[in-house]
Amino acid sequence: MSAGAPADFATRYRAAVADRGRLCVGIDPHPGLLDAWGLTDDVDGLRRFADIAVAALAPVAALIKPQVALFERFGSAGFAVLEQTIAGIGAGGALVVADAKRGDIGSTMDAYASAWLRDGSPLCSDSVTVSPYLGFGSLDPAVRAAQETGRGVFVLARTSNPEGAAVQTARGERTSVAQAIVDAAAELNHAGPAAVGLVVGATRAHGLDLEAVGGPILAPGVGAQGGTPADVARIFAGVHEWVLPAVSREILRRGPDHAALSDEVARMRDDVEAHLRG
Ligand SMILES: O=C(O)c1cc(=O)[nH]c(=O)n1[C@@H]1O[C@H](COP(=O)(O)O)[C@@H](O)[C@H]1O
Repeated sequence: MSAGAPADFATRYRAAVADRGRLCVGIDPHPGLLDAWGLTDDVDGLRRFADIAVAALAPVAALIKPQVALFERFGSAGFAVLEQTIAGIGAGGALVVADAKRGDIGSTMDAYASAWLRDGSPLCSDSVTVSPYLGFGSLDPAVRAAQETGRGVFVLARTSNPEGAAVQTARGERTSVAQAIVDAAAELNHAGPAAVGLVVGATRAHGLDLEAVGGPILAPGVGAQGGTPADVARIFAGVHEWVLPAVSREILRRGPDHAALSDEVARMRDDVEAHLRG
């Protein structure tokens, strides 16, 4: 690394989970959760939800993943809350995964990269989820921005939802679509700063060879979608070093009590760590 260059995202990720344990907690302000927390389904309720979640979660979780869609539904006012949420997570010491699932032709991808990964943008986050289904190469501007800034992209490979299988398990001449995405990510991480993570759901066996990836593997689907820490340990055997279970509703439903939320993060993290070490 040249003097003054930022640490790459994989290095920052490893430091974060060494400090706080392997767990990514989602901030997903669903209408039903706002209601359960006694909040109104409007921008005022969203702001309160986000403030409580950030105060309770950011000091304890290694990574926090705000779900952009659930802020976006309130338009510009929702984005203003998201900007504050991103800043608050960073101030609490957690890394931000903006769950925006962006993907477009390269020239437009450049604008998404500026929005989510470049200094000076109010939405700038430590990492962002991206979709490779316009072609892995279409993600180049985001990969470049991440490499240059010490930030990261999480590329959807094998998602947790059942509908993903039709496209993701389709086979080309040599390998499946999802495995080709994994291989492209691994190649980038070994050729330059390790800025590329993957998304592989924790809801079923993935059938992928993940050993060469060299970057974090976000594993959503634990809790509300049925995945357990024991499933994570089994499904991601051989890559425990990189797997990052992600949980949203299962933790958020403990709110709005601050202590109940942070205690649940600690409980789930310890459960995950026990299974991954065992
Ligand atoms: O990229 C993601 O985070 C993601 C990918 C995936 O394959 N499945 C998946 O559930 N997610 C997201 O992870 C979160 C899961 O929420 P819970 O099911 O409440 O834990 C949601 O914000 C989803 O959008």
